[in-house]
Amino acid sequence: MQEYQIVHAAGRGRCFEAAKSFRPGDKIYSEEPYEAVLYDDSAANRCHHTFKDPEKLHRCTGCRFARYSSRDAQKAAWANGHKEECAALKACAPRTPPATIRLAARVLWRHHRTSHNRDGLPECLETLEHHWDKLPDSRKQTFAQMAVLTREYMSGAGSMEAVEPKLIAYLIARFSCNNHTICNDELQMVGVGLYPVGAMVNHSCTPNAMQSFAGRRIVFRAIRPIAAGDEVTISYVELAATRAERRAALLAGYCFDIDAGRDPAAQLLAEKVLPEYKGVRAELKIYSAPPHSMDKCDAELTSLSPDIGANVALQDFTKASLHPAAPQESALEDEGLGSQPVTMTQGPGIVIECWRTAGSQGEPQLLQEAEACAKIFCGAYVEHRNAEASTAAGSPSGAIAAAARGLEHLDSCLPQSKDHIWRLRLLTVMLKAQILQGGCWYEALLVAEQITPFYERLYPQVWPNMGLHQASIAKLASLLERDDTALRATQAAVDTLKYTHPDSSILQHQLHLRHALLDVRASQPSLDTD
Ligand SMILES: C[S@@+](CC[C@H](N)C(=O)[O-])C[C@H]1O[C@@H](n2cnc3c(N)ncnc32)[C@H](O)[C@@H]1O
Repeated sequence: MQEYQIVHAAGRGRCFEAAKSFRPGDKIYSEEPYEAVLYDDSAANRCHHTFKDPEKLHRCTGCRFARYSSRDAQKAAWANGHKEECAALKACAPRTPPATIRLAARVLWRHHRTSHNRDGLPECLETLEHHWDKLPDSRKQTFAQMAVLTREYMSGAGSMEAVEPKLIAYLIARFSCNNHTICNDELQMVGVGLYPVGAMVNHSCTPNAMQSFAGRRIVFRAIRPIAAGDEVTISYVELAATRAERRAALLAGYCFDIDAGRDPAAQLLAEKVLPEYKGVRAELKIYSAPPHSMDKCDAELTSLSPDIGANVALQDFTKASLHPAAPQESALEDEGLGSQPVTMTQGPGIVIECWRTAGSQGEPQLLQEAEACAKIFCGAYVEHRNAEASTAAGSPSGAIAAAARGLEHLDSCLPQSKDHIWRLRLLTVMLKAQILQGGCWYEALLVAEQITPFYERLYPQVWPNMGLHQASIAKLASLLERDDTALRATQAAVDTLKYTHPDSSILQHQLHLRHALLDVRASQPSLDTD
């Protein structure tokens, strides 16, 4: 029996509809990619054909970039695109093009290899959304530049007639709103793939399904009961975020607005560029009410004082109003790929949106409070950025110290900031650094436990991040011999992972841990000290 059908949904284009019912954990659909590539970081430790990470890999003696788990995998890869890729990689060595360019080339080589009509794109890709007309000129320009680089890269493989840059630029625009990031079971990103049917699954902020990967094969599973005729949805964006952040990410990445049709009741009262705060560009916008829809828990996630709500949006400032930049002429005007001059990015900064909450005072007081909030956020943001930089530079102790300073900024307006989304961000970077550093397991457990209530509110009841988070708590607690905590966490992890990662070694590990902890409890019930 067919599990799905592709139908039209008002305002959302095509959608993936369940043709039968599914229970949580059931596999709905799985698919091999049309093409997929590994990210650079994974290229040295995964098989380029299966995307798995065996202990031993054979390196391609031609390009010296691709690795394979077996001679059979290497042979299959050669016949399926590595022949052309190998020549192109050799021609541009020692540089390696980024994953998007390698993927575009593989798609075009495959089309050329397998199709009678080599013009255009294969039909299954031609019909994918690209939203070209809605893209800002800066993105069109980026895609156009990548198209030129793809053509150059492909020329290293010879044989094939050069493809028009415009076609490649549109293909890359399709990638940006249809590709799936391929992750391992720990949700670390390993590559990117194009799945023509999987790309029909639309977004919901309350999804009923999730995607995971077996090697490079995508697998969609139900996380809630789904009835025949229901639309199957996944989340395109991180759900541990405010609605405003999700809305911005979806608008920028996928060109649709989850607030479409909403009449924004909020009035912009004032806009200000704040004086530089430790090198942060910050813009303050003050509204009479929230400028976007609020989900149920958004009020707590964004509250920072008794009178005002405040949201922080990270931005690459391209606005001339903040730091005017000389416009650059588009090199690709002739191709019709970017008709407007492009202003170059000025680097990251923050926009702080503040709004009056019910019962708050008049405007002068609001302005004063908004500026005080902005200072707190600038502090939290700078320390968050410092913490991430320290982690990247291999200094977990520096990251822990910076995150602690960031939390102090938020603590200056307790109790309201207890639930603020930026507390979650700082706790997350701190936990990562504590685990990297090792040794401070007790402190890490305390931080992990502060993260849990955020996840409980932000994620669906069954969600992979929560299963992995509980598995980390179980590991930390068992290292500290806090067996009751470990048992509770491992039980919670199993309860989620059995739906989200049923075939994974992570679930197996949690089942063993639970078994061992239950044995300990049975043998020494009176020694439990938690
Ligand atoms: C991966 S495609 C999904 C399939 C697409 N609907 C189609 O017809 O090809 C992503 C695009 O679908 C649309 N889309 C997905 N989820 C949506 C939603 N919840 N509301 C509106 N449009 C949505 C947007 O145009 C988005 O860029």
